[in-house]
Amino acid sequence: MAKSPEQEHPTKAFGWAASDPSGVLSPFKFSRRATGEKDVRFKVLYCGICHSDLHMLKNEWGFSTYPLVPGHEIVGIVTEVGSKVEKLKVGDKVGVGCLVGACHSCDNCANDLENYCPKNILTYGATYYDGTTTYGGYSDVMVAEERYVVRFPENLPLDAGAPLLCAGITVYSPLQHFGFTKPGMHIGVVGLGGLGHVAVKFAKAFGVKVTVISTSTSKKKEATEHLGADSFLVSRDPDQMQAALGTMDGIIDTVSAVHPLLPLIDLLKSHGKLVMVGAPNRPLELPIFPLLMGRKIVAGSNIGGMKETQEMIDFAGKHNITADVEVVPMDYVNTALERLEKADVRYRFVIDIGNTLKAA
Ligand SMILES: NC(=O)c1ccc[n+]([C@@H]2O[C@H](COP(=O)([O-])OP(=O)(O)OC[C@H]3O[C@@H](n4cnc5c(N)ncnc54)[C@H](O)[C@@H]3O)[C@@H](O)[C@H]2O)c1
Ligand SMILES: [Zn+2]
Repeated sequence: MAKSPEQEHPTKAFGWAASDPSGVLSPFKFSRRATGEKDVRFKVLYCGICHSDLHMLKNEWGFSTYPLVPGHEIVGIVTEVGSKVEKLKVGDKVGVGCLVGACHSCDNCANDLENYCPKNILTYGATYYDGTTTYGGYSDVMVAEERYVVRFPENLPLDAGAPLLCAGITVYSPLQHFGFTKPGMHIGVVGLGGLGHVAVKFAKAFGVKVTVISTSTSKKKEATEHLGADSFLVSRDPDQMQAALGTMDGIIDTVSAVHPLLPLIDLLKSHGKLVMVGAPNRPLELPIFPLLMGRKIVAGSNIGGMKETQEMIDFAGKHNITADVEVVPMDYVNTALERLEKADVRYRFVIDIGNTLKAA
């Protein structure tokens, strides 16, 4: 008979898990593996709440397994390293994002793109090499192979830096890959949530012009005065949208729900690129004619490889880029998820695991 989550491994661990697609979390005892020779063990101090956690908790993508301990914006302090660990030592500040494994023999892995390895292993709700289930960062301790652990820049605060592990790399990678970093470019960011607000900060650090595209004016002041966006476009205002037609080189779309793409495609110049990073649970309608008429591209992008994740966080350290966070106690997590569903967060919830996760 399969072992229970509590018996699979030698080390006791404690976190919060959902037991079914209601997605409601409650305290949960499980176990972590012993620190292998290439592994890094760390005490979790903070973990961000990504909208993907919400999709997964509610099984909106159809591949969730329960019990599910979410969390893939995990930061903490190293407490033990295996004998073959080379770049990290006890006491270091580290982070783990969405990935904890991959095949390491395919073309994607050879090109530092573990994020596109067909056999990559997600930080939670996946099956690890040894057949056990992976559990995420809404928990007291984490063990991961060194390849999947990033060194956290000394100058960045751990709480506001945690969201970089997913939100940060998810927007940094397409900005780089699709060439949205060249000065003089005009980039749109759709959806000013966890991913979107960090996209504005990275794009500004690259020196491009940034327009936030939002359904309402409610975030205009913050976007332009606080986050540094150059302009703000209300997608429900036909006059504003008309005036902005054909003005953008690229758009990063972070929207978590089904929404129309035509108005966004129309904002692109010829050869412009609309890059989807938001992951709605149902297909979107893709109008073809407006693509043909300007040789435009619609693309997708999924987090980033480990080499690029380290590059991203080092870049963030250099430019002092962090997320704007609401730090909340562990027992607030269900309320935080309800608020996230209503986009009622400025702009990322981060759970204070170190101070508020109390073993039952
Ligand atoms: N591609 C990847 O690698 C990757 C990584 C992380 C997250 N994601 C996905 O990105 C999406 C966003 O994640 P997040 O954590 O930033 O979420 P979030 O909830 O913080 O932000 C989503 C934003 O979309 C806006 N929005 C929601 N419905 C909308 C609609 N119908 N029209 C316009 N705007 C709408 C919300 O107001 C909010 O500002 C999620 O689907 C998440 O799963 C993808
Ligand atoms: Zn995420």
